[in-house]
Parts: sequence; C-alpha cells; structure tokens
Amino acid sequence: MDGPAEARGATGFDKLQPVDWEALKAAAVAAMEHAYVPYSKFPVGAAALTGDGRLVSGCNVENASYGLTLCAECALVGNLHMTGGGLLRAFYCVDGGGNVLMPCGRCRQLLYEFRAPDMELMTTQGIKTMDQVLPDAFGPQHLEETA
Ligand SMILES: O=c1ccn([C@H]2C[C@H](O)[C@@H](CO)O2)c(=O)[nH]1
Ligand SMILES: [Zn+2]
Repeated sequence: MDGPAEARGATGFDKLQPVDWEALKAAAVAAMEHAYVPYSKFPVGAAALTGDGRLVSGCNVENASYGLTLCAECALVGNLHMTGGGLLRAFYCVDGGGNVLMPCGRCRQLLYEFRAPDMELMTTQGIKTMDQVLPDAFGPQHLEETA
C-alpha cells in the first residue's frame, strides 16, 4: 500500500515550532522508567518529536534469550506507527541515570528510515544531524539501484 516512510513525507511538518529538548528528555526519562531489564540492569528510554508535533517514546525490553532484546528505539518506532505514523524530527535517548545515550548502530539505521528532513539527535557532543551519526547510510534508494 505505502512506500518507504521518507517517500510519504512529513505531513504537517512545522519547522517554525522550536524543538523543546527538555520536554524530549523528560519523555525519554519517563519511558526509561518502564524498561524491562532483568538481565543487563541497564534501562534505556528514547523519545522523539514527530513532524506534526507528537511525542513518541519507547523503552528497552529484554528477553531470556539475550539476543532477542528490543532496544528502546524499536519500541519508539512501534509507538510512532501506533499513534499516526509520520516522520521523526528530533530524538533524545537516555540511560538509567538520565544521561544522553547514543543509539546503537542498529538503532541508527532504524531511525534513519523514519527521519524527517534535517532530523536532529541529542548526542553526548550536543545536537547532531542524522547524517552526522550515520554517514553514507543505506536507505530505500539503494534498493532501487539494483532493481
Ligand atoms: O541504542 C540502544 C543501545 C542499547 N539499548 C539497550 C539494549 C539492552 O537492553 C541494554 C544494554 O545493551 O541497552 C537500547 O535500548 N538502545
Ligand atoms: Zn539499539
């Protein structure tokens, strides 16, 4: 039915509305408090602002089969779709102490799929763009090259 997320565009995208990074952090911390981490004891919370101004979030959910663990970003992407889809404009991830946490490599790819143009991420070195944290990313365009 639908093509890749980026092709659908960010409906209602409003760049005039400044990103409230403190609100994003608070949402990430609130999500982190729901983490299921009996194995690593390393809770993670992620929150993002969508192009149309919604806050979406997620926490990590571990499994006795360790490798099946879901990162917080996985839950966030599920939440994005459950609450109306769209694209991500700004992203914030925290550890159990509320410190900024860099998304793992797999999650950077996951987020890339749903990035709004010029999506920003809070990093340990301040605000960065998706392109800075995942340069030369693999994306839908590569699928078309060999078709
Ligand atoms: O980007 C990341 C990196 C790690 N984790 C989780 C997975 C695991 O439950 C715990 C320790 O790796 O942190 C996330 O949720 N997101
Ligand atoms: Zn991850």
